[in-house]
Amino acid sequence: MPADGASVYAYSARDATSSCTHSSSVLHSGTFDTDSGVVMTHEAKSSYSETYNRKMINQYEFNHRVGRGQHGEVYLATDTLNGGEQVAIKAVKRKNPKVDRMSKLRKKNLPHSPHLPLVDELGDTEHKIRKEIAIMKKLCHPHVVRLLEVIDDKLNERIYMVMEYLGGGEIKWRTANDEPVLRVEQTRRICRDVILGLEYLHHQGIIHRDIKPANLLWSADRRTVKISDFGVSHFSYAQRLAAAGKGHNRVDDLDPILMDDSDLSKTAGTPFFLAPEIHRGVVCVLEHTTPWHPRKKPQITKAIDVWAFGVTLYGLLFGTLPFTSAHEYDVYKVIRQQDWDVPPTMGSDRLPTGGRHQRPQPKGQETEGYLVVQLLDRLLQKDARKRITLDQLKVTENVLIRDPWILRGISNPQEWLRETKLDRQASLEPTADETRFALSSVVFRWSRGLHRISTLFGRVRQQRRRAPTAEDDEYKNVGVHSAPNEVQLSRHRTTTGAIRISEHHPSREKGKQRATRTEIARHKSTTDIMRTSKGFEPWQLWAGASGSDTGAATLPRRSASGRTPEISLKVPPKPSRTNSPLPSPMNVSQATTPSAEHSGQQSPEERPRSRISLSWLFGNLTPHRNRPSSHGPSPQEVRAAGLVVHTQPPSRSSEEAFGAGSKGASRQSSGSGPFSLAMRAASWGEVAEYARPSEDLTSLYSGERAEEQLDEDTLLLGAGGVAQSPLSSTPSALLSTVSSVTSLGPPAKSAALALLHRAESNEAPIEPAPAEGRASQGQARLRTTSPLAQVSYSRDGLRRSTSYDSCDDDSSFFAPRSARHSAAGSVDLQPSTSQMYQDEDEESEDDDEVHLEVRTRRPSVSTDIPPPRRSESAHSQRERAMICI
Ligand SMILES: Nc1ncnc2c1ncn2[C@@H]1O[C@H](COP(=O)(O)OP(=O)(O)OP(=O)(O)O)[C@@H](O)[C@H]1O
Repeated sequence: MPADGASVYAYSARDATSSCTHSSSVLHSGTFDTDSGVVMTHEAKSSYSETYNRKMINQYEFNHRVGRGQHGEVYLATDTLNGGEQVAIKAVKRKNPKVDRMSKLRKKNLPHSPHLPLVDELGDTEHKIRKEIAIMKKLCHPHVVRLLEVIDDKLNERIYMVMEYLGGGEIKWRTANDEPVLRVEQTRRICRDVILGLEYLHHQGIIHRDIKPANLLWSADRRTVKISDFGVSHFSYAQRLAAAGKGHNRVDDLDPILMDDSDLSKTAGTPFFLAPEIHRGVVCVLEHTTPWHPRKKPQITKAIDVWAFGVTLYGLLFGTLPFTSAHEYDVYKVIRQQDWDVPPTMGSDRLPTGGRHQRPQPKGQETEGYLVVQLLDRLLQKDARKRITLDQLKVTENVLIRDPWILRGISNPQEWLRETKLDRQASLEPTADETRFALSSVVFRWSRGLHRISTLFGRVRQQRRRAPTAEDDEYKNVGVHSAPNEVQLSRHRTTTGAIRISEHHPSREKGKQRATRTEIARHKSTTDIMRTSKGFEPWQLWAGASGSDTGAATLPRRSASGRTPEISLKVPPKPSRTNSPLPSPMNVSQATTPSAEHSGQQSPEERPRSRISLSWLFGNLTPHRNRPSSHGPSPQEVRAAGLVVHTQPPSRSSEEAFGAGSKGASRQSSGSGPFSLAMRAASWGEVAEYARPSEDLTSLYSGERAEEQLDEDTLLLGAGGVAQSPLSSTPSALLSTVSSVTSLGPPAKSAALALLHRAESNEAPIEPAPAEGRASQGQARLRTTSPLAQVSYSRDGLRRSTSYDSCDDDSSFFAPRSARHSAAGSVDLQPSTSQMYQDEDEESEDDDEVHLEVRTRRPSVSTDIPPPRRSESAHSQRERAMICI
C-alpha cells in the first residue's frame, strides 16, 4: 500500500455521487430526490420488529437513544431492508410547545422583518427542522454527516431524519480537571478533517454557526471526524447564486426556506464559541446601549465558523477554552475585549508552547509550539476582515503550503493539497427538484391547512380505490392510515452514466405546474422584498470578511455539463457500515423457521432465547474476518443453535466512554492489557474492524493512510472510547468481548471463560415472557447493569405488529412493545432505554397537538425500576447552552 500519492487519495466525482446516494436497493415507499440522493418518504408506518419486538418506522428498527438535542432525539437504528445497515435517526416533533412558546415571546420583542411570516407560519420547531433538512440535502462530503432519508408523514407528529451513523460519538477533549486528552498529533488529524469539511460547507454557501467539539463526531473506527448538527446553520443565498454563476434574477429554483434569513436575527451558537462580531450585537441588546435595529444585526459570515474552529482547536490542544468567565453574559465582553493566552504546554503529550508572544523563528525550523500559536493567532483574529480564511489556511492558487503545522506529518503535502482541493470549476447549480419539493408544506404554506386536508382525503380515496389485501384486514381496526404512494418511477441516465429514478405521476402534473407557477411568483416577490429592504445586502455580508476569497471574482463557474454538483474531492468507495460481527437483526429474523413464520406460533424449542450457550460461543470463536459474511453467524448457524442473540447496543458516547476510559486505563496497568483492548473494541461494536488495520476505513484526508493501526494511547485517550460496562452480564457484551479477546490470542481464552462463568452465575434465568395482554405474577425480573442493555426475551405468539400508534407522544414510543403491552400488575421486563432516560420536562405532555386520525392506543405501563437521571457534566451543559435573543 503506498504511503501517499494519487492512488492513496484516489477518488472520483462519480464515487462521490454514488456515495451520496442512499444505498437502498429496496425503497420502502419513498422516492429518490434525484439530485441530492436523499430518499424522501411521505409515509411513516409504525410496527414492531419480529425478532426483538422493537419499534419500527418503515424499515428502520429502533435501537437505543444515542443523543438528545434541543428539538429532537437521535436513535441508533437498523435498516432492515439494506442488510442491517446502522443508521442514526433524528426524530423531531413538528411542534414543540415549550420551544414555540419561547420563540413567540421572543418574536414579540423583535422588529418587523420581511421574512418573519414564514417562520411564524411554520412554527419555530418545524421551521428549524425543515431548514436543517434543506441544508443537509445539499451536502455530500467525507467529513460531513450525510442525510440519507427524510420520513415526513403529515399524519405523524414527528419528522424523521435518517442519517449515517457515526459510532464513535462526540470528540472527548478534556478531563474533569480541564486537562487535554488528545495528543497534539491527534488534534492535528482532527483539525485537517474539520478544515476539509468546513471548506466544503463554505463552498456550498453554508455557514455552520455552531462549530464546537460536541458537533464533531468520530466514525466508529475513530479515524475520521465529521461535522454534524446543522440545526442553526445558514445558507448564504448570495454566495450560492454567485457560485452557480447566476444572476440575481434566478431565485426561482431555490428553496424559500433556505432564502429565509430571519434566523439571522437570532444569536445562535454556543456562547464560548461565538465570534466577537456576533457578541457586539448581543451586547447591544443586553446593555440596552443601542436600540435594536435590523441593520445593526451582527454580520453573519463564514468568518464566524473560522473563529469557532479556532476556539475548538484551542480547546483540543489545551483542554480549556481561550475565553471564559464565571457568568455567561460576561463572556461576551471577554471575547470582544480580552486577548487570549496559552498554557506552557499543549496536548496530553505536554509539548512546550513557548508562550503567547514569541520571536520569529527561522523558516523550516519552527517549533511545534510556535506554529500552533501562529495558527491560533490567525484564527482568533478579533477583526473578522483580518481573520484567515480556510483557503488561505490550506492552499493558494499555486499550491503553496500556507500552514506548515496543519500539514506536518503528511509525507507528501503537495499531493494531499492537490487531492483534497475543492474543484472551483465544479457546478454548483441548484436544481429545481433539490429546492422545490424539499418539503411540501413550505411550497403550499399559503394554503397549508387546505393542502393538509386535501392530502388526507386524497389518501383515503386512494386507499378506497385499492383492492383490499390481507394486510389491509389487519389494519381495519385502527382507523385511517396512509396508503403507500403509488408512483411510477421513470429511469433516465445522467451525464455520468448513473441511472436516476424520478417520480412521475400523471395526475399530479397539473397541480405541480400550478404549484411551480405560484412558487415562482412568490420567489419573485421575495426577491423584490429583499432587494428593496433597506440595508439588506446578503451578498455583501458573505463577502464582508473574506478578502480575496469572496465575491464573484473567485467564485466557481457553472460547469458546462449541467446540473449535478460535482466536487473533485476523492474518497474511497463507501465503506460498509455494517461490519458488526454480531448477528444483525436481519440475520436473526431470517433464522425464524418458515413454519413458525406462517403459523405465528412457536414451540418452546423454537422460541428465541436470550441466553447464549458456551458451545455456540466457542463455535464462533474464529476470527471474524475469516467468515464469509461480516454480519455474524449465518442464518443456518443461528437456526442450528436454536438461538437468538440480542446484540448489545454499542457504547458510543465519548462522554460516557471516557469515564470508563480511566477505569480501563487502570485495569490495563494492573496487568489485564488484552482485556482493555478487547473491551474497548467490544464497546465500539466493530470488533473485527478494530482488530485489523482497515484500509478502506482509513481517513483519506488526514493524510494518514500509511498509519497501519491506532496505538493503545490513541484509542484510550484520543479516541476516547472504552467499554462502558465491560463486565456487563448481558450475553452480547460477553460475546463481543470474548470474540475480541480470542482474536488476540490464546491467553485471553481462559479469561473469556471466566467471564462466561461469571455471566452464567450472575444472570437471572430468563423465563418465557407472558403472552400479550396477560399478567404474570411473580415472574423473575430481568436485570442488567448497563442502562443501555436491552435483553430480549422469549414470547409466545411473536408476531409482527401491524397497528399504528404514531400518535403516541411519550418518550416510550420507541420502547419494545412488550414493556408497554404488559398487562397491569407486575411489570417484569427491562425498562427501555428511552424510559430510563425519560426526563421530567413537560415535553411529553404536549397538549396542543392536533391528531388527524383515530388510531388504537396501547396502554402504557409504568415500571417500578426508577429511571436513573443522566447526569451531564457541567462542561457539556455549558457547551450545549444555546442563546437566542
Ligand atoms: N449521525 C449521528 N451519528 C451518531 N450520533 C449522532 C448523530 N447525529 C447526532 N448524534 C448524537 O446525538 C446528539 C444530538 O444530536 P443533535 O444533532 O440533535 O444535536 P444538538 O445540537 O444537541 O441538537 P439541536 O441542535 O437540535 O439542539 C449529538 O450530540 C450526537 O452525540
